[in-house]
Amino acid sequence: MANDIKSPGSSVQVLAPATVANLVCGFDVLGMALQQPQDVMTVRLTEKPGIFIQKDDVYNLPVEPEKNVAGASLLALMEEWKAPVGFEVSIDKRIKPGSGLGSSAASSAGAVVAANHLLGSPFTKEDLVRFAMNGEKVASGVKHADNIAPCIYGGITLIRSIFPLDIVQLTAPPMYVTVVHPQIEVRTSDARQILRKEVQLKAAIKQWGNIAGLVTGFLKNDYDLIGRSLEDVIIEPVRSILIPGFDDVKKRSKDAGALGGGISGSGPSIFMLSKEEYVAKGVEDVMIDVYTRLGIEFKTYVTMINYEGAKCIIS
Ligand SMILES: Nc1ncnc2c1ncn2[C@@H]1O[C@H](COP(=O)(O)OP(=O)(O)O)[C@@H](O)[C@H]1O
Ligand SMILES: N[C@@H](CCOP(=O)(O)O)C(=O)O
Repeated sequence: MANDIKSPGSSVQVLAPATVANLVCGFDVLGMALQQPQDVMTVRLTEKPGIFIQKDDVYNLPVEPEKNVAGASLLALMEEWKAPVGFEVSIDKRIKPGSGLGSSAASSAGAVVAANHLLGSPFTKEDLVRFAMNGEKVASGVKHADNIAPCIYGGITLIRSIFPLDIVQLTAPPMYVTVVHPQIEVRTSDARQILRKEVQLKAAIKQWGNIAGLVTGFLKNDYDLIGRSLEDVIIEPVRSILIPGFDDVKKRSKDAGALGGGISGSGPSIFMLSKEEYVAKGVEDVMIDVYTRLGIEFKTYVTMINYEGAKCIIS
């Protein structure tokens, strides 16, 4: 519902969650928001029109509005707002760029959610997804919404189409998500370039069976069907080569009782879904063991689905 625009100098903090795109078989169409990790962004309305991105000392992200995904998303929003307006943006980046956990989407989505709040909520969630997709274009060269939509809506989303935008929110049974983020960077743009442009019909048939099975499993709370459908015969065989330890993590996590899982987004993070918390923690032990043996630095999270999406903290 639309409210009054806030006065210059007003600011708002936003928590923008990490997201797992693709959910194994649903390349560019499925995504899920996580409770952890989250970026913390502060956006302030300025007297002076324009976009002013504060420099971050950790990742050295670009401060030019058109090169920072937050700025690119705000530019799209400002084009539709039409009246002159200014935003100052600072990002406490807790989701490492190039993680496969929707770092770019969190900044894109967080920026427009905050701006919309400061402008009195004139835009719908679907509008915000549309604006934030411009940030993804900057990060990966392509507008995709499978991180942005769950980041803004929360939960699990299906992007039935991006032109025109058609977002379907899915329900799912309670599930624990275990994530390992090996501390190597895989840029989404690079991980997209290595993909083959053509798909064999045989592989496509298997893949759409799995996508339909996964969505049905979510909607029917059918854990076995979810587990059977977490299979990717098109993207994973190509991308998993970039992730040391991938096959080991996947096989041993399933042996430990996980329903299944795979590459988170374009990697290098790997996620596994479990029905029970103790299994999710056992899966974390597997991940710790694999990466400790490999001598690769890593971070792990045992978390759950975030049903709120990017949220303004009103003080
Ligand atoms: N605010 C931002 N947050 C994260 N990445 C950004 C931001 N602005 C620009 N980028 C660029 O986007 C790329 C990271 O996006 P991407 O490769 O999609 O990572 P992720 O998989 O973590 O989303 C990097 O090249 C980074 O410099
Ligand atoms: N569908 C995209 C998702 C990229 O997610 P990210 O978290 O790696 O940015 C892809 O697989 O390329």
